[in-house]
Amino acid sequence: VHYHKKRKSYSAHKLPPGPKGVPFFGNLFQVPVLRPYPKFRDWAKEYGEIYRLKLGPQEMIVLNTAEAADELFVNRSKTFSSRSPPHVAHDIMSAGQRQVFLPYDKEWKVARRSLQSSIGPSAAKKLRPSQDLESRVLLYDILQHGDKSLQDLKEGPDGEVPEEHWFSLIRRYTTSVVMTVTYGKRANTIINNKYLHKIYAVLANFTKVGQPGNYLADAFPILRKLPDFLARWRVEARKMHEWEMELWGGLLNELKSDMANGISSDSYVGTYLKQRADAGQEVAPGCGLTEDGWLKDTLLAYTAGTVLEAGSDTTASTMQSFILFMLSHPHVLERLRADIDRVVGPDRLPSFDDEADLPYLVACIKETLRRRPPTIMGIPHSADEDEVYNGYFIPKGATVIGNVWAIHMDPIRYPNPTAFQPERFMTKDKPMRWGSGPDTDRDHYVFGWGRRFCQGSYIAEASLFIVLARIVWGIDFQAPTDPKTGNPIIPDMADDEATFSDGFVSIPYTFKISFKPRSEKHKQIIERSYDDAQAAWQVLGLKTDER
Ligand code: HEM
Repeated sequence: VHYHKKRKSYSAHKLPPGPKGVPFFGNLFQVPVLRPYPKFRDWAKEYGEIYRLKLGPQEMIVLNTAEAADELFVNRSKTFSSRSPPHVAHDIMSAGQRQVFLPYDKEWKVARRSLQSSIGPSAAKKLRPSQDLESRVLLYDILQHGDKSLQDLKEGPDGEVPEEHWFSLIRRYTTSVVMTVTYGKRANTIINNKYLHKIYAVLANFTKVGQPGNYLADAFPILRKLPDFLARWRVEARKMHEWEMELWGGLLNELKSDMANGISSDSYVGTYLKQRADAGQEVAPGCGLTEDGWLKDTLLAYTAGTVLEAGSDTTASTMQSFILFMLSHPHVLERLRADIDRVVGPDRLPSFDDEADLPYLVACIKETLRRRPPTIMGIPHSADEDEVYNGYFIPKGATVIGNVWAIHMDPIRYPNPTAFQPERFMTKDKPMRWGSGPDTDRDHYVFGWGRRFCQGSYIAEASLFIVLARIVWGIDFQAPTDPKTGNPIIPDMADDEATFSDGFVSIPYTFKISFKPRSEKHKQIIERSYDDAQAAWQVLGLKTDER
């Protein structure tokens, strides 16, 4: 009775406005599958803070202002913290276990809670020594690399980055950090690394398979009833699940056999397996939770896998974008370098303790995240109940998107939004803050909202800070010059389409650059700190680097 009453009172409200679709399919074919964010922003300009799309029978509500997204995802987070994941990519290919796509239910709560002591704010502080050592390795790798990336190193057919490309050096850093957190192991090699490149391949495949509008079975649940011989997508997705489990399950099994051989692992999965065994659940194969509420193996492997895939390319691509902005805005780089030189000097590497004295660097990182958010339309939430916002009806079950790109390009919030202007984040007479959430009053929205707020944001920011401070401090990077004009060849930052990839996660295409030490002294410090790092890895019982 209560339910009907509620619906009735809501029926007085109309659905948000939106582009007119065709019968049955709705707006399904109006959504550009490969590059949705420009169109979603155009619609935001046309319809304002909230609009509605219909993808087959699926309702999609798009929020285009920080106020609307804060109100629903933060203030009403009890209702708006679920997901309506893509059927083929999540239910079949991920066996319904990818943490980031779990609905707002018990499995998700247990998985999220289990991660908190490994990646939450206080865990992030404990990870800093590892980020310090890994960033020394990265600096050394970049120097060794020099100008090798001036050769023609082409991306693979699905955008794969060649192992020899400098992007792979950055990827090794970010992945090694999250491998250390999840499995207590480093990515200590780049070429022929068993796990490193596969993590990126799995993520790229997931974003491709999960693209809205890619599979009709995502939009039309009725098709999910088709038998396998009429549903090739299901057969394919099951194969991809096997392929993913070679990675996620392979990592888990390797750790289990280490532990069986008496090697303890001070890591998220190692600690979890030990606690689970102590509680009497040593063997718990399969999906979901045990009766007494422990993650079973597949859910555990996918939860660790979420950290590996959520923490790798997001952070790596932000570093790559940052370098692009520095190349294309030499006056910003000059000011930043002057700052770092003044605070740090030539005799030591920048450290985490320098953060309070480097507000312009923090501003440059924030401006990079604002101008080119890697998860450019966030990760869609969904509504667990009927709701009304500003007179508009939002039906239960609707997918609700926080349109990060439209918010970041809002000219009232960010005057001249397409310009790269770190100054917009400089605060006079007040200490610099990261201002990235999870609460309201924030400077940008890359890490999402509310109860689904990115759990790894503290680790991400620490990595961005230490790596970028050190690169700018020690390394000169230059774009190649055009032999005819003598001008540097830099990807066109005004042309987002030519410079950043398709896909739900939109990151820079590879670009050419050469690196050299800023001075002999910088070079020596980098080389010495690399040697020190190798010694430290040995003391910590971790693998040293092999190149
Ligand atoms: C610049 C780097 C990063 C960006 C832009 C980013 C972005 C995001 C976004 C947009 C979400 C979804 C938020 C929402 O639903 O509202 C998310 C979730 C998540 N992120 Fe990140 N992330 C980054 C780095 C990391 C790192 C380094 C880790 C791990 C150490 C991580 C772990 C996670 C996890 C576990 C979730 C799932 C939360 C859940 O569904 O409950 N992320 N991230």
